[in-house]
Amino acid sequence: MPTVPAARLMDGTALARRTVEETAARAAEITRRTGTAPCLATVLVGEDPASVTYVRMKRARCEKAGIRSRHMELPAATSTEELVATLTGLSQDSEVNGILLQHPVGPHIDERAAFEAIAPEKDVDGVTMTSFAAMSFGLPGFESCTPGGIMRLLDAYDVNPSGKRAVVVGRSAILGKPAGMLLLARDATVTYCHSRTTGLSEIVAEADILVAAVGRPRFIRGEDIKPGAVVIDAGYNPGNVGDVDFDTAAERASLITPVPGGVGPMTIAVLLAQTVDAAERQLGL
Ligand SMILES: NC(=O)C1=CN([C@@H]2O[C@H](COP(=O)(O)OP(=O)(O)OC[C@H]3O[C@@H](n4cnc5c(N)ncnc54)[C@H](OP(=O)(O)O)[C@@H]3O)[C@@H](O)[C@H]2O)C=CC1
Ligand SMILES: Nc1nc(=O)c2c([nH]1)NC[C@@H]1CN(c3ccc(C(=O)N[C@@H](CCC(=O)O)C(=O)O)cc3)C=[N+]21
Repeated sequence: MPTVPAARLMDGTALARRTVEETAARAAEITRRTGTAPCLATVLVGEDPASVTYVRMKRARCEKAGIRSRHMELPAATSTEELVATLTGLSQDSEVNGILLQHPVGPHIDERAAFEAIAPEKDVDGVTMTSFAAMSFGLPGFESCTPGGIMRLLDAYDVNPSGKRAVVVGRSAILGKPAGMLLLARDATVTYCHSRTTGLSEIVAEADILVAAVGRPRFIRGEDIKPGAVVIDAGYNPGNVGDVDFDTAAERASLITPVPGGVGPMTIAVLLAQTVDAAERQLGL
């Protein structure tokens, strides 16, 4: 038996490094011209350990790129009104260029109302309805960071979505749904799957481009993947395990993202790039 050629890896760590280097150069130029570095406000509600870690990673990456971060920690018991007031204040604060509200906030908070309190010109995480509409219509605006990172990975590996069958498993507001809209804006034929989908395996088997955004470790198996497909694993589960069963999927895919080292680093790279975009626009540079 000849050995099946293994899929080529889509190296998110390397692409993110290049993206962050470009961003850092732009941030340095802003600092040189205005005397002040771009600033990202990060807002964390409660003490969920995973969220604490993600926000710490994002702030550390900002610092390395020459972007200031202003961190606000609110108690888990914060009300929707208090969170909205905090975000409205940051939206009006001329020292703040971008705002990140770490998802998820507690179940007693109206997360949509909180996201909508972020001024669209500071929505560098791409979570507002305004940003979603821009993504859906293929208009300029801030992209949801993980979907934006996925599109940059596809571009870097010369995967043109036009005319391809794209299947997105997951439809969350910050990941699955905008990922499908960005693929549609680039002329893919998009199918969404979710927890009520029947016949998932048959749908996954049609995908030329598969985006897994489910939140279940190794949920997508290699046997369901069309030979030659491009497999994007956006999952990030405890133990650094993706939503795709990497070893079996890599036997079939032509290109595949590893976890870690695929989509995750790109998410943060897009956040930083969009923070500098926001600062440039606000300063008229
Ligand atoms: N790398 C990164 O930067 C990021 C990674 N992630 C990771 O991506 C994954 C998804 O995150 P997120 O979108 O926030 O998660 P959510 O829990 O918000 O959404 C999960 C989605 O998967 C769907 N789903 C659940 N079970 C099934 C099933 N059995 N079959 C098909 N679909 C199913 C749900 O369907 P329904 O809508 O019907 O409930 C829902 O749309 C997680 O592993 C998360 O850690 C998330 C954000 C950023
Ligand atoms: N409003 C909001 N926006 C988000 O973008 C957002 C969020 N809420 N809530 C939680 C998820 C999770 N998330 C990750 C970011 C980077 C990595 C990442 O860089 N992972 C590295 C590994 C890092 C490590 O573990 O050391 C990798 O995959 O290689 C993972 C996950 C963003 N999220």
